[in-house]
Amino acid sequence: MKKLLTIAGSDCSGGAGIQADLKTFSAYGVFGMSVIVSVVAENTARVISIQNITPEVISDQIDAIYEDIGTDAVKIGMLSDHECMEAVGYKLKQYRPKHIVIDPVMYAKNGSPLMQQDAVGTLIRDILPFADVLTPNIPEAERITGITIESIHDMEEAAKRIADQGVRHVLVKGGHSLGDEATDILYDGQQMYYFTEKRIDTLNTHGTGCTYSSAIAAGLALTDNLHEAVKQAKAYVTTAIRHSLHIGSGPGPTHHFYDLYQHGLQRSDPTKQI
Ligand SMILES: Nc1ncnc2c1ncn2[C@@H]1O[C@H](COP(=O)(O)OP(=O)(O)OP(=O)(O)O)[C@@H](O)[C@H]1O
Ligand SMILES: Cc1ncc(CO)c(N)n1
Repeated sequence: MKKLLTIAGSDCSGGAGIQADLKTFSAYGVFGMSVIVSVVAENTARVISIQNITPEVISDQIDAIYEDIGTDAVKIGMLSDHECMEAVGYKLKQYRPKHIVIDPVMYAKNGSPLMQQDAVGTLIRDILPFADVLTPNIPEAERITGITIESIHDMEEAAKRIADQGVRHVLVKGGHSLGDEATDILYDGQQMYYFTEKRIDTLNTHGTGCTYSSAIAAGLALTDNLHEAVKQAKAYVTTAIRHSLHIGSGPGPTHHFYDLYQHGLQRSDPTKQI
């Protein structure tokens, strides 16, 4: 049984964060564990408050995992401030887990900030170097690089600049772009690879990024192959968006039914050469 850990924030409304990650792990049939970094009082429409867990308790949770069970892959999501980042970075250095997928969460789908504005430097310096793959959406890639992204070419440029900062694989997600297709670009420092699906006409995309990065982590643990993991995860997240729920007054959540992973695998190949 593959063992997956998510280090992230808790979304009490169940669509994103730790909750989306654990649902994804279950659908993949792997064993899910969680280190909670922040408790976020949020729903589809707004973020009401954020309570960060103390660095000591974040560290204790990570110790609890590694002194006992260990992991086959780790997904890292919301890290809201310098202290959380430093605590997580310190433990990653200590335990050096295999397969680290980092989703550099900065905002919720409804636009609410989830990371302190001035923490981006710490994120780049202390956290990004641990990523085997980093999965920024367009606003996050803009924030990390300082460039404006309006085209596939701009996404490629952002991927290159992030790779130049020492990130091994960068997957710039196109969920926030306009157009008929949702294309994500994977860059390995040498070549670009494209993962494309038809854009689904829905507002219910709360938690898509969390779902995608967790699916990639689970796929890495299962296959040891990043391209295969991204291909399967793209099929998984697309199916989860197709079945997303129109609940709440803001962007509704993706839905993870129990055989979604198998269901996603039967879909056509999302890999496309542009
Ligand atoms: N309407 C859509 N139809 C199809 N695929 C989509 C749609 N919206 C997003 N995606 C895909 O979902 C995945 C997640 O990308 P997205 O850019 O939405 O992440 P995100 O903004 O980090 O999500 P969140 O912050 O809500 O967790 C990507 O593969 C993206 O292409
Ligand atoms: C806790 C948490 N993590 C990530 C996101 C991004 O979707 C969110 N809305 N909430």
